Amino acid sequence: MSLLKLDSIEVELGGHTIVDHVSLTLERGEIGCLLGPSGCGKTTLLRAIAGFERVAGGAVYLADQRVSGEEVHLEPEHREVGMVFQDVALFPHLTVADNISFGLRGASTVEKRSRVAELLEHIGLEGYGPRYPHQLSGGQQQRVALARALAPRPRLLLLDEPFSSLDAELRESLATEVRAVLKKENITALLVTHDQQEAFAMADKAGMMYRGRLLQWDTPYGLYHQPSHHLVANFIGHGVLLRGHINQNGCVETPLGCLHGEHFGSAGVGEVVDVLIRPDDIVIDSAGEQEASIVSRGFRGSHFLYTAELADGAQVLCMAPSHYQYDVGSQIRLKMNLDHLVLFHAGYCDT
Ligand SMILES: Nc1ncnc2c1ncn2[C@@H]1O[C@H](COP(=O)(O)OP(=O)(O)OP(=O)(O)O)[C@@H](O)[C@H]1O
Repeated sequence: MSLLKLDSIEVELGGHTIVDHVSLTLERGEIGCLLGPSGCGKTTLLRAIAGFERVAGGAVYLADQRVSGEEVHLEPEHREVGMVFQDVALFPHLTVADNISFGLRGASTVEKRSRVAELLEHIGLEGYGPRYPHQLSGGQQQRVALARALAPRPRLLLLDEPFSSLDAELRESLATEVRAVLKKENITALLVTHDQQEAFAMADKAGMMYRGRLLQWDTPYGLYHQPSHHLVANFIGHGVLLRGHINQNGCVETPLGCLHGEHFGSAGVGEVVDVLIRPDDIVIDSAGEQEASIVSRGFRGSHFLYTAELADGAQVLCMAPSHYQYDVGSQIRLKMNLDHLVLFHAGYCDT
């Protein structure tokens, strides 16, 4: 049984369709992430799941209960859905323990104490119960906000860019920690983020939204390696789309040579296609068949990300460990290291 199921939901605001026939499911205990450019409808989708927006079509199910849909709208306070937002709003005049137990109205003092102690342990802040929010770092405050949302054991937790006010390094470690906490609590969660690394670190399932539509809902691996839409291919990770055509042998002729491999996508023999080439699909190798010249390089710590120009002027991205340095203008040779081919019909213009 899915814990969360969206069945072709639509949300309209100010006369515009903001969420456009979105369907997805999350099984109990799964963590989902929504990526997508600013303004594509991610927050509106979360608000519709929480019950703050009504759906104009489709239905939202929580553990098989229809909570939004035609003639049905369960109010947010009855959905048992927790939310954590970007701006931590801990109560400044309450201790950490009181902040966490705030949502446990109706529980006995003993129950509250035990739940607070359990959550403080899960978030790695044992002993911090008597402190006040201003005595905590940003990352610690965000973990307390998470514990507060988890305290009443919501059926579903929605997180809207919860780490975006933190610096990049802290964000990634916190994402991993939060995933561990959610797994310990067996909580189903849906996270909105701008940060792909964060999504990859946290998600069991991930999706990309664009202009209100969910273009793909998949594992993070699938989203990266088998994007089903060229916009997903462009948005997730680095890469270029190279023009080519499929010859009689099923091989794709491109400026990088004839590329073999299992095809993903619906293109057939004779068709003009765009092939997704990721930087990790290409190796700089003096024994490689393709000549190219370096046109730019970006230092990424452990590696350089190079842009290389092929003989016909097409450009590709490739990576090399940072102890191998090539200057701009260097002539290099490239070898393909492709496991499969992701193909799109060429000349798309419709999204
Ligand atoms: N109450 C409203 N009335 C009319 N339009 C709205 C309303 N709320 C949001 N919108 C519009 O809906 C679109 C989607 O907004 P939303 O906040 O869901 O996007 P988002 O993907 O979360 O963006 P971001 O990543 O920038 O937070 C935007 O174009 C926004 O201007």
